[in-house]
Amino acid sequence: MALFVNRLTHLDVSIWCPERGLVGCSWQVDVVLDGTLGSDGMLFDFGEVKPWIKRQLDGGVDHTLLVPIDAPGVRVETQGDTLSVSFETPYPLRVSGPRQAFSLLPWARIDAEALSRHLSDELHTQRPVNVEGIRLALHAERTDAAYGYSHGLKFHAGNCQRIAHGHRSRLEIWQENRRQPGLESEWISWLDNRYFIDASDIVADESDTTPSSELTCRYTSSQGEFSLTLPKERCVIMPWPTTVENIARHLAKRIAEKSAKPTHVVAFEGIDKGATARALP
Ligand SMILES: Nc1nc2c(c(=O)[nH]1)N=C([C@H](O)[C@H](O)COP(=O)(O)OP(=O)(O)OP(=O)(O)O)CN2
Repeated sequence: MALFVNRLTHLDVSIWCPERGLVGCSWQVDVVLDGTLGSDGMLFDFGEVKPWIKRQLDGGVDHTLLVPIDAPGVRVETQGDTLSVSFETPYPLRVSGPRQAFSLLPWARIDAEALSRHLSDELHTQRPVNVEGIRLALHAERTDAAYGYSHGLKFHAGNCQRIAHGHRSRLEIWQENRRQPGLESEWISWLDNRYFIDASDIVADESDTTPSSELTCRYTSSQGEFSLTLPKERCVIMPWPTTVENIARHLAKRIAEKSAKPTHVVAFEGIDKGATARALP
């Protein structure tokens, strides 16, 4: 007997990819449970399956940076509750923050299938009595009109304050009451796998060793101190916190200015939610 729940929740993470660098990902989570029926005729009450799995994922990998510790050029250092991770390929990036902002995985690369198996195994060890097997499947949204980005929101009370979590997000650009597929693919390919940064979080390196081609952003929020250094050319600098509302208005303004046309932007944050904004040239 098997029980399934599709679209149980979403995972929003950043991963380090040896070819693409920091990549924002959003996955829809589907679950299948194998087991035997209890005397109530149920394998596991849907009302309990959903919060149980969501709680495990929210308290684990969700909103973390997934680090493939066996990838070339990856170094991890621990100091108390703080983790510092540096990457070399395809560009240098250094990030530090509280331990729970990272998921260290014993692989040379992160992929959705291996992660699904890993999460299924973790859940398996804590399964309820009549559940014999748990299979998680992670799916990216089926669309080409999406880009990955990473960011951190220092004012967020929850896990979105983590400096390197990300999303894979659709983007619609409307002008003269029509979608603009050409503009959409141009902006999507420019935005893909960039780091969105709030200008007020940028700091000068005290040691003065940061080459001018790099940026450091640093802040303290309720979970602790966060810091990230990466090449300037990988960043999108905004004059506000990088919420999806601000991303929508920032993009609407830039696209309207560049194309000299009134512009309406529909910006998603991960799957199924987002913000819209309009701007005049
Ligand atoms: N109005 C806004 N609220 C939030 C924003 C935002 O930009 N505008 N952003 C965030 C975070 O960036 C966060 O990454 C969003 O995560 P989300 O998955 O939506 O948060 P939850 O884990 O609470 O939701 P799930 O149902 O588990 O996916 C937060 N808020």
